Amino acid sequence: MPPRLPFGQVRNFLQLGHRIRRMSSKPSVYVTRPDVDDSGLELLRKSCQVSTWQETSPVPRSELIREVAGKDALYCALTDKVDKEVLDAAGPQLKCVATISVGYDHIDMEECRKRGIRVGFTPDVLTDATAELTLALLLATNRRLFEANKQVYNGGWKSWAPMWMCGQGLKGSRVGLLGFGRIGQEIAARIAPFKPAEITYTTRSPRPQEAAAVNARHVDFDEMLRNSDFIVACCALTPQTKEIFNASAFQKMKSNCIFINTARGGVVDQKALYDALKTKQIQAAGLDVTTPEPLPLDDPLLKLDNVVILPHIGSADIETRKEMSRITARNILAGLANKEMEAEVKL
Ligand SMILES: O=C(O)C(=O)CO
Repeated sequence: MPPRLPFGQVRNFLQLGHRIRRMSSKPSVYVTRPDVDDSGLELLRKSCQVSTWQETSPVPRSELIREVAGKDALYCALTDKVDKEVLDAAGPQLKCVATISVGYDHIDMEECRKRGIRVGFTPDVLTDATAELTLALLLATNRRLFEANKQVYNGGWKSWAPMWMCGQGLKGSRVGLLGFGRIGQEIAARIAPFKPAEITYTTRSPRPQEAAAVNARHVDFDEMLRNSDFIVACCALTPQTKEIFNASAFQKMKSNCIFINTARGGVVDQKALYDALKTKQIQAAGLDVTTPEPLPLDDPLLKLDNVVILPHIGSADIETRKEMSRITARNILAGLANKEMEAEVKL
C-alpha cells in the first residue's frame, strides 16, 4: 500500500498542477467569424489555441455564451453583442476582447473597464475605404445612379432627354458632416475637389487645425441641419448621437437635402427618415448602415426610389479587411502578453 498523503497536501499538489498546466498551455482564443482573412488567424494560431464558430453567419448568442467560457481572449465583430452576460459567461480569466471594426458600440465598455478587460479595435486602417464608400454614396444619390440604371433594364430609357434623370451636383453645394474624426476628415478631403461652396462640420469641440487642412467650418448641429444640401453622418454611435437624426432634425433640413449615413443605423430614427423621404421633406438618402442589419425584405424603405441602401460595406476593400484581421489578432496577442495594443480603446 502506498503511503496516504494528508488532504491539504493533495489539494496543494492539484492546484500546483493546474497552475503549471495553465502556465505551459497556450492561451485560448474564441473567434466569432471563421471567414476573417486567414492571415490574422495564422498569427493567432502560432501561439494560441484558437477555436472558431464554423459558419459564415454570425454566431448565435447561445453558442457564443457556451464557447467563450474559460477563454483567455475573444476575437469578435460588430455582429456580436458583447455585454455583461457574455463577459460573465467567459469568466474572470478573460483578459481581452478585440473587435474587427473601428466601431465598438456593440461592446459594453463599462463592464470591460470594471473587470480590467482590455479592448482592441481597428481604427485608421479603414479610414480611406470608408471615406471612399461615403463618396460613392454621395455620387450615387445626387446623380441618381441606381434609379437611372434601372431605366436601362425596364424600358424607361426612351431617348436622351434634356432634363431627364438630373440631380444636384456637389459643385457649389453646402456639405455638412456630423463627426470630424479620422473618417470625417478624409471624407471632407475627398469632397473638396468637387468644388463645394462650403464644407461644415459639427463636433462637440472644434478642431481648427484639421478643419483648416480641408477648409471646413465648425457649426452647431442646428445650423448644419438648416443650411446643408448634403448631410453626412460619420460619427460614432454614443448615447449623445443615438437617433440624433429624428423627426425634428429632418424637419429642419432643406427639401433638396440628401442624407448619407456611413456611421451606424442607430444614429437615425429610421421611421422618421422613411417619413421624410416618402413625403419628400428631404430629397434622398444613401445608407450603408441600417437598423436592423440586414434590413428585412419587407422594410418600407425598400419601396422608395429616393434611397440607396448598401449592406454595410464601408470598409469592404480587400486589403483593408485583410489588415483589419491582422490588427485584431495582433491586438489580442498584445493583450494576452500584457503589452501595449496597436489600437486599444481607452477605458
Ligand atoms: O469597422 C466598423 O465599425 C464598420 O462599420 C465596418 O465597416
